[in-house]
Amino acid sequence: MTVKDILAAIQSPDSTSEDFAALPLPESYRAITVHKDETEMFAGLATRDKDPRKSIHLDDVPLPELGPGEALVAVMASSVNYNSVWTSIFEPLSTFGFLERYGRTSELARRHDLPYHIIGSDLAGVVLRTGPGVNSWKPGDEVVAHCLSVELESSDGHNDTMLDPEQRIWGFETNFGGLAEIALVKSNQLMPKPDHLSWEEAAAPGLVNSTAYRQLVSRNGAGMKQGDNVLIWGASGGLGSYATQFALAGGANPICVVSSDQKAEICRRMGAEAIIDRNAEGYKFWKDENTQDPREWKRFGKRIRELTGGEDIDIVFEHPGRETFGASVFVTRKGGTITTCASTSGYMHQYDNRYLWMSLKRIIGSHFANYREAWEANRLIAKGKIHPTLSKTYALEDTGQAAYDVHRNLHQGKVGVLCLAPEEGLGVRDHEKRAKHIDAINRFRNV
Ligand SMILES: C/C=C/C(=O)SCCNC(=O)CCNC(=O)[C@H](O)C(C)(C)COP(=O)(O)OP(=O)(O)OC[C@H]1O[C@@H](n2cnc3c(N)ncnc32)[C@H](O)[C@@H]1OP(=O)(O)O
Ligand SMILES: NC(=O)C1=CN([C@@H]2O[C@H](COP(=O)(O)OP(=O)(O)OC[C@H]3O[C@@H](n4cnc5c(N)ncnc54)[C@H](OP(=O)(O)O)[C@@H]3O)[C@@H](O)[C@H]2O)C=CC1
Repeated sequence: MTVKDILAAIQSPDSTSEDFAALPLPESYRAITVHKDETEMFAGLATRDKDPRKSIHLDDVPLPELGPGEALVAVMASSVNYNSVWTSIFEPLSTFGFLERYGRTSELARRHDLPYHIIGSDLAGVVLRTGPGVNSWKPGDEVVAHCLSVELESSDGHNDTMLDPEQRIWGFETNFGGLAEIALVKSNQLMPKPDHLSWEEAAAPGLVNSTAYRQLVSRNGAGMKQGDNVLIWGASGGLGSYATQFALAGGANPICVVSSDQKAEICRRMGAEAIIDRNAEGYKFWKDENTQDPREWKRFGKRIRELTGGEDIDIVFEHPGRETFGASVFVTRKGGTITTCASTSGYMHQYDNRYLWMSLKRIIGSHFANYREAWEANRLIAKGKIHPTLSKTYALEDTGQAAYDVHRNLHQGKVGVLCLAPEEGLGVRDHEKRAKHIDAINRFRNV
């Protein structure tokens, strides 16, 4: 039995759940990995010069044992997230430390502590097997998976599953991720695949869409409301392309920051009007490595006021981190919110705290999304209210190049990876719904 037989079953319109359940599973499958004995390979290099193409491998790996409450999924497509870039350059930490720590927690978790890490935190595919105790999903179900892995044995996470002390991001802090032909997930990561999307389109939003939903929309994040001025850094990027859609769909006013004409045009196509090209306008928030330039914060704030008719920002959607955080705090209005989920340009932030406390602003830390938020975010995709922002897909063997493009900011929106899917465009079940949204679905393609 090989993965080819699995693909044949997925592509046959006559396959039943029983057929999938009866399919013998292969002993091994192809997966994108990083290797534990290579974690020092970039020592001494600047972050920018660490090349994912050198550290990312395509290996044949043994199929992991299936545990209670888990599912093995045939992955038709996945996507590249920035967490896979971090894994591949071993920053800020090697992810093997996460796997070792997880491995120490239980007999079953020990499976994850291996000399290779199968990465990837998104998938669209078909359930192959479910473990004991799984009743809601069965072989043959077409699914996407969100990337929240929790144990829920502590009451700390019972209100908000992101607060579980054993909270992990699947495919980053666990093994057996989505950039592979088969993935292992906890069954409560599974959600119905939006039926009007192809495999690669369905795999694209998951991680970033859920993150943007919690960070911007949810009461656990900024709790955006109609009319809010929302400053969105990287508005055509992975997170930003969903934050921009949430702002527009929720009646807010996105002020989109991008770094090229082409990206500004994409934001316009999404329906945004207030756009700042940070490159063309040449903002330099740092005079040197240690000193910021408040005059540049003011110039940036003035530009925002020009675009809003004199208003300041209610919510900043932050993720670039060190480079922009001082400016983000400054341009926020009295009582406004800076919500942050990352620090791409550096995690030691510096800002003038007088502007925070004197103007009663709040900084909110946000990370991925709880079970319910991930479900709600996927529901909006399934209803065609929010659309995938897939620009390009790569073959599984070219994942290193795809991660390199994301690392060097050469991509637009989201970058997809075909795993078992032999070509793009497969897996669409509801053609009528798709036709209604086709322009929005294709907005980011080939730009
Ligand atoms: C969905 C997608 C998401 C993304 O893309 S996010 C971007 C990618 N992710 C990242 O860049 C994050 C990577 N992760 C990290 O950098 C690290 O993961 C953290 C900095 C988040 C945490 O570091 P750690 O080493 O895991 O934890 P510690 O807190 O630095 O050290 C643990 C030790 O510190 C003790 N400790 C914790 N809190 C306290 C306290 N309040 N007072 C005293 N001690 C404390 C603990 O007990 C433990 O101790 P003991 O080492 O002895 O076991
Ligand atoms: N905590 C969480 O749950 C999550 C965290 N993340 C983290 O968020 C970050 C962004 O992820 P994602 O959106 O997918 O990545 P992308 O690279 O797709 O998009 C980020 C965008 O941010 C802009 N940007 C990058 N660097 C800077 C800078 N120095 N100053 C201003 N703008 C900058 C760029 O847009 P432009 O050049 O057009 O300005 C870029 O396109 C990553 O660090 C990732 O690890 C992501 C998802 C979830």
